[in-house]
Amino acid sequence: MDILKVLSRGIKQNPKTKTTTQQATTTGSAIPSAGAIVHPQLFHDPVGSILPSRGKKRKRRKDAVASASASAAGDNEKDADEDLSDVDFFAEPKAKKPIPAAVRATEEEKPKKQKNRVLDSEGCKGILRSHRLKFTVLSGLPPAPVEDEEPKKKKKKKSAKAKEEEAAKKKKEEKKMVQLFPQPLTAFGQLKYEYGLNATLADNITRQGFRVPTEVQMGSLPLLLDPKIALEGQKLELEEGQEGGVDFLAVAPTGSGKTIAFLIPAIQGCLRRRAERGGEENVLEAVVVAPTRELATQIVNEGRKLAIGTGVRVVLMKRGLRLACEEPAVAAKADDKEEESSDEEEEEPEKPEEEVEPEEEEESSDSDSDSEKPAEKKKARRDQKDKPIARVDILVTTPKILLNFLSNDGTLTTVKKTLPSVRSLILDEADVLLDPIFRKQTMAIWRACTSSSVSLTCWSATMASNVEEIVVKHLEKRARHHLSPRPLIRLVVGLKDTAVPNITHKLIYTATEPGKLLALRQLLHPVSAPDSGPPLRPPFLVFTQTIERAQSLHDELKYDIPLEAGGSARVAVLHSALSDSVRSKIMSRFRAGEVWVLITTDVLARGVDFAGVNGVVNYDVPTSAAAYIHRAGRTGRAGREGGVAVTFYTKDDIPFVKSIANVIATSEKQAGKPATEGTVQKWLLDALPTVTKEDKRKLKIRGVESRRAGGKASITTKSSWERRREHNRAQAIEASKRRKHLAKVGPKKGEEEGEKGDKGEEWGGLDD
Ligand SMILES: Nc1ncnc2c1ncn2[C@@H]1O[C@H](COP(=O)(O)OP(=O)(O)OP(=O)(O)O)[C@@H](O)[C@H]1O
Repeated sequence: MDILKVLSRGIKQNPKTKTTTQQATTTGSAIPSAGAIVHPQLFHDPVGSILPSRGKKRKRRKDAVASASASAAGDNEKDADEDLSDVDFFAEPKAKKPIPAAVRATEEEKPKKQKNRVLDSEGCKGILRSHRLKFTVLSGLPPAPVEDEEPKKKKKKKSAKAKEEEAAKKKKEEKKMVQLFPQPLTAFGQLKYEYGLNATLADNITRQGFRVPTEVQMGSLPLLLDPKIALEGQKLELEEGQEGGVDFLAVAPTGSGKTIAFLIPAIQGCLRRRAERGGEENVLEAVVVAPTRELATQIVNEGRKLAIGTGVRVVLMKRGLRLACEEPAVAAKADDKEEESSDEEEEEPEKPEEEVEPEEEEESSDSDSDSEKPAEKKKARRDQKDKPIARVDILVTTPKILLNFLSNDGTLTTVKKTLPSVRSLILDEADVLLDPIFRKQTMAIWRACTSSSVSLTCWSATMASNVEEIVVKHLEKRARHHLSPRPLIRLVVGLKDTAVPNITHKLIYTATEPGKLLALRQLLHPVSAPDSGPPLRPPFLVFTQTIERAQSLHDELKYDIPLEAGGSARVAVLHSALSDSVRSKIMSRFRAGEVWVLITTDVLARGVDFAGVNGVVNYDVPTSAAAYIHRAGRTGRAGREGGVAVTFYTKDDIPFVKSIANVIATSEKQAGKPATEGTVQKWLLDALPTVTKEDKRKLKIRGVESRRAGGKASITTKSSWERRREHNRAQAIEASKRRKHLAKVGPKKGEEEGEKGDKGEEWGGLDD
């Protein structure tokens, strides 16, 4: 197993070697660490119709055999899969025999510079449906006629029936929402010839080995690069001079390539406006916000690979970095006040203990900002003013560190500087950035982007409807202050919110916590003898609920791997209480394949891409369905097959397992697995208790209560009886020492008999 090679993301494929699919299938090792991308697209359903040719309508034929996916990107993908090393994306088509219109319509690459070849609406529908892409306009359409006020009054007294009615109404409204069928991107080659993508950027995409666009790229790239072309013939008319086109919200499975889907338009936007300005200077055009430092660093690396040779600088926000900004934010003050006050009305954030981390401080851990004296702080600020402005086009940041810069005083409440040059704000893992944990910080950054033409794009594998509502509300508010509103378009790939379809899911019940540790050891066993086969091959990630549990699980497992196989160096732990430098070292070791088992918390649950991770173990049950989706999605990246997600649950977890079991059932349904063969049988689903909304909320914030403190907070194989015995023994030793000490020196002044007696009573004696 060559895990050393496959863990890093974006490995450049040697064009001379035939690896990938062939290797994986011939060795029978279709697992992520085998390096194979069988197919980066998750869905390619037959739609039962031959696609019509571009620009020409054709009647649907019921008996048509060709599936849209096969005819769209599929044929070319098949070729690519058969012999990736020989693919020449810019070559003339080899086939001499006439190519069916359906295939022609979606051919991978053509050297002819044929601009604006648009598919007719049936053609678009066919491809979009076969890839399960659904576009809906969430806002920005002409306002619908206002209904009478009565329903508002009724809202106050909400009975269960009223709630049901409201939900049904919402569903109805959703159905009524305007659906769009924009032009899909069926091959990366189209970007250059049809959407005017910068040639160097286009080459960088090819050079990275991306051959077939994933679904989310297929749907989003045309719309974000040139909405006019993408929306040709659609119900949505973009107003003249509406720079930035559309606001966009994408919900697509984990590992489906959302990062390059937002980076390509961001880089292209920088290049386009640079050309318009006629200068070479770097102007801060785009800000990408991500919830954790690990994810932000990864986005920077991806961005830099795409921007090679373009002159676009993708930079990670650091403490002390000076950005081009406006200060004081006179113009933004009025807006700030109004919007801030409305943010305050929103629910006060409660912090989950070790959810997606509410974030880091500075680059090096040797300076402690809290301990800095005011004079030193002033000096640091003066020094910063003297620093030159950083040359940045695309800034990637976590919310807090950018807000530290914008608020100037470390309070993170008032934005004192603005970023007027920013034209694109990108929220990666938008649902968590707009969750109460980060909401105020994210909103403050959004307010700091004062340009009237700033576009917002939100990306995640999960997006609750309340998050969409927040986006809609704030976009409408901004539109009141600025120019004409832009439409907000939502793209959903697959089923909204619910699935990780391309991996195997396992739910394992153990009655007790020590039983769980034993079960994990059984999974780990193949680590010490990598060829002993299933069930789980390294490398894999193990998720726990809290930092304390991650740490103690690490203590338990670190000597499980024999010295000859690398010993304790093969097991590592990563959580937000570690310094940035330690965290990044562990990340590098894991990517390099030196670490086989990485024990962590939800800090690595989102966004982080380790291409060759074979499995995910939810040692502690995830605290929500969304958390499950993101954790499980660390394996099976880019359509890789053979990934496994194992979830342990104990008695304490039973009340919360249903939402996870539902995700598993939906994932398997999407993957086409018959219900009878599913991981979660219907009787189990029916038997599991349904969790109330309030309990779900509590669980999301606090996790399973019993694991937060006391015996179950730490992880050990010892039974509770053994632990109690150990505890008592320790107490007995301490009490004996105390007695000896007292016998020597006598009672301390003021130490009363009663007190001693009380202390003595704490010790319950040995149980045996
Ligand atoms: N068109 C493509 N073909 C093959 N691989 C791709 C393609 N696009 C992206 N990838 C690869 O897929 C992997 C996952 O991409 P990415 O991290 O962007 O996923 P994501 O959708 O952001 O996932 P998550 O929701 O977990 O954040 C990366 O290793 C990336 O290089």
